[in-house]
Amino acid sequence: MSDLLTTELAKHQAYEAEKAAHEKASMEAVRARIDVRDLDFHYGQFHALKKVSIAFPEKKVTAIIGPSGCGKSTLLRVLNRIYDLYPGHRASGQVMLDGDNILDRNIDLNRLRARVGMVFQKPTPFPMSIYDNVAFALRMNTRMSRAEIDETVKSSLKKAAIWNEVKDKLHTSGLALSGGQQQRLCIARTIATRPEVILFDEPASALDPISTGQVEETITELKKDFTIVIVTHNMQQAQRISDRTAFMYLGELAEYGETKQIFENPKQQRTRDYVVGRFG
Ligand SMILES: Nc1ncnc2c1ncn2[C@@H]1O[C@H](COP(=O)(O)OP(=O)(O)OP(=O)(O)O)[C@@H](O)[C@H]1O
Repeated sequence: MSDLLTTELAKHQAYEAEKAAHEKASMEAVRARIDVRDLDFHYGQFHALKKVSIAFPEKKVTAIIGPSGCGKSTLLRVLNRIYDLYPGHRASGQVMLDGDNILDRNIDLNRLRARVGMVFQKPTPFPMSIYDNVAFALRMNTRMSRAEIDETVKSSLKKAAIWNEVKDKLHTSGLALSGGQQQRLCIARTIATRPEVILFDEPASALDPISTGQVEETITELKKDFTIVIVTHNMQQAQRISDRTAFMYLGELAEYGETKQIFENPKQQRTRDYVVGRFG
């Protein structure tokens, strides 16, 4: 090999090492709000998540992407133990939320689900008024006065970017809203109880492009106050709204990094193939 080539190769290796160190440092610099360690998940005999370890940073948006059936929703559903509602579904490993392992048997599930809220794929407003949709959980879980509930309903609807559209019809049915408005109402309902983390499972996949844009803007606003994890099939959406992206494949975490790096310079060929749409 010529001297010139050797020098160029050494320079390139030094550059790559420095870049990797920088990426690692920036990943570690942000505090993890949820730290998943060696998570395994089974549906009966089926091993759906295999030794997944991933830290979700505080007040950032993390997108989970990957082909159908790779375990994205399963991972999300572990984070607030929704799977507990079904017999035969079991998780092992650790999921640390502020020092508590939420997989512990004696964890208070109501409290956990207040700390880790979830917004589903299809909007699921309760069959009651817009106001009551948001006030319901406050009446159930807090001792707020009427005035405090009024104020929290208003601030939650504002944060979910739907206040201007509903402020004059708070006592009409939530079911009479459009799909996009219903989804933002569900976001308002979720944030009213001040969770630390909000999980979004394909929150815009049932919505038209305008409503999708509004929900994306809302999510971007919400990361000022909340840690957000979103499952999405939409690669453009992941790039628009997330800070970090996790690529899952066959129940494993295949690659995780800054969103820009995952989309522009993935380390693995499989990630590259997926993000450019060679398979799905
Ligand atoms: N209730 C269940 N019982 C048995 N197996 C299940 C159950 N739910 C999911 N699975 C299996 O677990 C694996 C992961 O499913 P999961 O829904 O997490 O995938 P996903 O990546 O979210 O898929 P999609 O993108 O299609 O929503 C799949 O093989 C799926 O068939």
